[in-house]
Amino acid sequence: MIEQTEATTLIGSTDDKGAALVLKDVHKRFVQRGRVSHVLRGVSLTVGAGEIVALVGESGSGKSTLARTIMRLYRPDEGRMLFGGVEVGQIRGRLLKDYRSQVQMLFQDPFASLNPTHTIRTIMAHSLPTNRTRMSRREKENLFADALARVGLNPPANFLTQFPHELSGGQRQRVALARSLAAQPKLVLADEPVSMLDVSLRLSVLNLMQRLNEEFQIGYLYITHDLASARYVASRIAVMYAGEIVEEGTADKVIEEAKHPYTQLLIEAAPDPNRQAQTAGETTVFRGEPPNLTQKIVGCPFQFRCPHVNNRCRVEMPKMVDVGDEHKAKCHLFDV
Ligand SMILES: Nc1ncnc2c1ncn2[C@@H]1O[C@H](COP(=O)(O)OP(=O)(O)OP(=O)(O)O)[C@@H](O)[C@H]1O
Repeated sequence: MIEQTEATTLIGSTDDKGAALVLKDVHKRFVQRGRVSHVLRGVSLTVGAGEIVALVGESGSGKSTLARTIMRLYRPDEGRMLFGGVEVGQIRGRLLKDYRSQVQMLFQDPFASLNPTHTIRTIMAHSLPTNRTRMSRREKENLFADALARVGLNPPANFLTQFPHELSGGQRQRVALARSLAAQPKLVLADEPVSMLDVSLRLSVLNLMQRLNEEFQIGYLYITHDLASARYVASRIAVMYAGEIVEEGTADKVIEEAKHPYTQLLIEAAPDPNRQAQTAGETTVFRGEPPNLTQKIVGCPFQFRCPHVNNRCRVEMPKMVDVGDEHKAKCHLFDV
């Protein structure tokens, strides 16, 4: 458990302690050749302990930057990040190491994230948190074998001695899941974990994530472009646009009763085999481009593409408001 310092005890509220992760108004900026990109613009999001939350949004909306900031590969410039009620946004040294052992990351390309020169056994050993590296060799062997068996890699002993290139894409993503499982994390940040797999394998990896969530109460932040898989695997969906969460709610509500015009367009633009008579001419095409993140945005960031834009949207930034039970959206249409 992360040590509680005087500063951190001041910040977490009682409510936050029931959640694995609470983000409050998190900002992240990058400076490149003198230009500032304001990539995360006040993200507030909660992942409950043992909950699967999907983060959905088009390319460039800031999903990976958010995952990397949560992982503390980046330090947030503003805002609070609470993990188990403890502020982790600015921690360093041993506290940061402890935090990182409780939060694991699953990447899109399992080949790139598994060191090709190491066997699966070594790869798994490297991901163990410091408090587990003192386990005996036999204890580790059992832990790794158990994790590999749980993700369906049998017999596990065969896989421990193999190298990543000897495995298929689906097997590599299972190894990545087993690796995260052996570290016994509280939260896994899964960044497009199935998008590089064959369609036939995607479902089995998503099912596996769900099973590990149920069995071990591991929380997941599942990052994806794909609304259908978000709905399939997650209990809640957060929709991200230009570095902000613009709609959030239970997965069914967000998909079936989408309120934000951006979410509605995302749903209309998604391929849907059940939708009647969707011909090329009728397919929704997104108008315009996302805003330039190096420029200050006045008003709603979606105003340039929104079919409902009005004068207020051009001058005033909308606030997140309740639009139903466990359902919120950041749009002036609902903030009257
Ligand atoms: N280290 C960095 N320095 C400067 N700009 C960055 C950096 N990392 C990301 N960005 C910019 O931040 C924006 C969001 O990128 P990010 O990868 O977080 O989006 P994303 O939603 O994950 O997209 P995708 O789904 O394509 O991965 C992009 O405009 C990107 O160029």
